Amino acid sequence: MLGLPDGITACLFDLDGVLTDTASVHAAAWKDTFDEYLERRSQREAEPFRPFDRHDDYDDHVDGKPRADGVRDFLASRGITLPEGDPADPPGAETIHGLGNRKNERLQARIRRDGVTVFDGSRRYLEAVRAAGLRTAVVSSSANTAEVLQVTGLAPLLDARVDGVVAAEQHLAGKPAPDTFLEGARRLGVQPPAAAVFEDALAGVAAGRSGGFGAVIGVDRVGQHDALAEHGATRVVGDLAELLLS
Ligand SMILES: O=P(O)(O)OC[C@H]1O[C@@H](O)[C@H](O)[C@@H](O)[C@@H]1O
Repeated sequence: MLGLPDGITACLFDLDGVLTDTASVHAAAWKDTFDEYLERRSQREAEPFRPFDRHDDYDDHVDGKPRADGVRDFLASRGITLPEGDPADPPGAETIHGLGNRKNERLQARIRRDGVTVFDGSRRYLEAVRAAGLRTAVVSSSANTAEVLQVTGLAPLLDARVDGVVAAEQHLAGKPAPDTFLEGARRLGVQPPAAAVFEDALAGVAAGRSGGFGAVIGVDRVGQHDALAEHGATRVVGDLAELLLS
């Protein structure tokens, strides 16, 4: 009934793009931030301006990773290295954290302006999983997870939360390292083979594979079925509701 292998007793859900329709909101905030920076830089260096691609650049370098890693990895793909700076850098400062803070300002403005949509199939799946007695956790790189869970009312459906704030406090390596998912399983009191990971990001399914989890469900909402399977998904669905049919 839940579309999972026998022996799974816990589910570890990514947030953005899996439970909530916020992957596109992150991608839009990243695009605004990177394009503003790349345009300024191209004028200064007299180089052509090549905008951030909210599909390819986002999926390959940013999606699913902690904020600063996304800035660093995307800029590296363009041959750009910036100083790390400090988490308290002003938004827009020409540092990794400065650009990350600018993106966060934009993301929060969008969330507060437009609200957050929960995928109906995800809410139904979460409810079914809990009714079947499985434990649930959210495992997200986002430091905005608590706010999103609160505004959507999803918090009571999750037994544990490992997010960008927890990862920073506990010095956990970000996805594609498996450490945040392993911490999620630990908090639910299960071993990785008894837990299923649900992810829409390439970095996220890779984390699920390297952590030795019992299932890695790739959620494909943007046409990257094959890439999710290549990076570690054991099954790919378009929506979690599909799992309720099998
Ligand atoms: O900037 P935040 O809210 O801490 O989020 C970090 C990352 O969190 C992930 O969940 C998103 O897929 C990424 O797009 C995002 O960059």
